[in-house]
Amino acid sequence: MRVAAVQMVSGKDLADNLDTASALIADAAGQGAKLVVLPENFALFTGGTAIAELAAAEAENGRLRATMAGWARRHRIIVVGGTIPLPSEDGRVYACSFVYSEEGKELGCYRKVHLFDAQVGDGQGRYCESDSYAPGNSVFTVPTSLGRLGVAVCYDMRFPEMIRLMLAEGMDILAVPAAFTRKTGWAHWLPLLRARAIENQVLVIGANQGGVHSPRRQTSGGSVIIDSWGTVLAEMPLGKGLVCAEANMAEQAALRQQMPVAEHRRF
Ligand SMILES: O=C(O)CNC(=O)[C@H](CS)NC(=O)CCC(=O)C(=O)O
Repeated sequence: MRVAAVQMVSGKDLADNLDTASALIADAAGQGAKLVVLPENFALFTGGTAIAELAAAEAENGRLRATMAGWARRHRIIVVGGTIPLPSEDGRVYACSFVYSEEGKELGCYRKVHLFDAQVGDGQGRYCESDSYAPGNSVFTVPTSLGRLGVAVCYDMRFPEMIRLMLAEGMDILAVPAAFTRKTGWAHWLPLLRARAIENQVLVIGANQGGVHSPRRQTSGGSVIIDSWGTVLAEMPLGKGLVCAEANMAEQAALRQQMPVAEHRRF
């Protein structure tokens, strides 16, 4: 089965970002992909109040969700909708990752759990995602026509205990929408994702932002598809584009039989 990750350099222009996502999803479907993952904040990448405004509008009119459902239905492809903001109860927003079936049905939503409040020494002071985002509180996996799909977002990748909980739910495929910083991403993105693929014996699809979003904000790109053996099946550098690869789920099932790490866990 073919799967794909969309990489973007999203900016402040919503219509522009949606056009890019739409074209790249059409490409993915044209290349035979049955599942496509969008990056974190694909629709709007900006600091400040615009995110809260988008969240309020989305709660009101559901336009982004309808758009994503339409992409899925039109192209008969499972869509992992990166993240979009929706209002939380405390005035902040949740980073929500909606999943759509190939019929355009909303299968569920993951809310980013680990928020990026960190200093990475890239000259930008401190990232403080929790100023504007509220954390989700549970892991998310959902059955799809291709297997059980789990979603974790960006900074979540540094918390392998969370991915283990998803494995315990029977996860076969891990989708990772992200917006890794240039500095941390170049050092950590690929090894983190390969480790999660190897230790959990899952197909990992990492869709990252990759470029210069503003004078102060650069992301690391390197969107990637990694099989359950840890082999990098497809990878791209910076810029907007698509990675697409053929994943062999029978091989994954055989590997899990031959080396049943999930059963060998003692902690
Ligand atoms: O704020 C936005 O517009 C979009 N969201 C992000 O960029 C998020 C929160 S600041 N980025 C990360 O989680 C990076 C994690 C990371 O880079 C690491 O773990 O090293």
